[in-house]
Amino acid sequence: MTGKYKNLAKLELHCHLDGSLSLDTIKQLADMAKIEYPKNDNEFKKLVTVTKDANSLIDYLKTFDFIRPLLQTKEALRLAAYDVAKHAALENVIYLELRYAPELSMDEGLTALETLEAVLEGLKDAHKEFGIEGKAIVCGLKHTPFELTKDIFENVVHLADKGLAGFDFAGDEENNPVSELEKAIKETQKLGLPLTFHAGECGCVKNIVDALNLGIKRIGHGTALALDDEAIKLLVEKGAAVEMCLTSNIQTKAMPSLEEFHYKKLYDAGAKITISTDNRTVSDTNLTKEYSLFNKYFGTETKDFYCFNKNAVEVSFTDEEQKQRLFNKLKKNYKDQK
Ligand SMILES: O=c1[nH]cnc2c1ncn2[C@@H]1O[C@H](CO)[C@@H](O)[C@H]1O
Ligand SMILES: [Zn+2]
Repeated sequence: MTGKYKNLAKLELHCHLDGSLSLDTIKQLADMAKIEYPKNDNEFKKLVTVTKDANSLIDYLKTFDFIRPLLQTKEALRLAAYDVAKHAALENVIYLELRYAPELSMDEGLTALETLEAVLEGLKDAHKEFGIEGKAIVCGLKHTPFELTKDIFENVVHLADKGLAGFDFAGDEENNPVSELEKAIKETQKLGLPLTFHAGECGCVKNIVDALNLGIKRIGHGTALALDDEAIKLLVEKGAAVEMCLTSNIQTKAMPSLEEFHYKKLYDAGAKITISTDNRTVSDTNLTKEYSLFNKYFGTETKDFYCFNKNAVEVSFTDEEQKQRLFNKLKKNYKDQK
């Protein structure tokens, strides 16, 4: 079954660059930055993968600490983006929106613009070699003062026609509810690019409802929708999509178990489901594994995956021409499955 899902054409809308580097590339970047790492492969993997005793999103986010100093040069960012897009392409991801927070790569003097240019170069490299179409999403962090985030967003927004797809807010949700980020969200929306938003990872359905009411059309995770049928109704009414990331949600304890996921509720309500990994390395997953989990726990069939990928095309942050191309690629690939 896994092989079958590997060959299915897929889109991935929610994938963090810093959480998705392959182990070989992490070693390469650590060598370049002259940073020590365990020579034992098991020990090394433990360092960059979330531990089983993580109890919350905040615990999960600590796993990113090792990566930060490795992504401080243009060369490293370019290699990193290439690496993630390459591994996505190898499991037939045909379109990837790769997100990252420039402020985490500005410790040694890079500007936000330089970080994005490097990431876009890496995506181009992967496109040339593997055909994968990639765009970048620039994240602000919820726990960072918005003046800094705003400055970053304003400095990169002109790359909209060069591969910048849109913006996102990631990071600590528990201490930074949407109600307190309203001004930041509105100011970001004024910049004219689409916005996706991490919401509902901390049992906080209000964050999802507030985000939807602010006009946000893509909700990262949306896990707390499980708690509230009215919120699911609102999501559907607004025509918004959820970027579901099962493995990550178990690790952050956003959801107690896969059995308790609200998949059927979303499905029956006609919600626009899309499937992503969140963080391939931190979560020790890939998109093929995520599809297998959907099939195993919820009975998701190939025709449903086709539908979820068409949803992803529809809500992707790209133009009509690219959307049409992606629809055609999907159609051909899913026809070939029969
Ligand atoms: O599931 C998540 N929820 C919230 N923030 C996240 C998640 N995964 C990663 N990041 C945060 O986004 C930053 C930029 O890529 C990462 O460094 C991490 O802090
Ligand atoms: Zn995320």
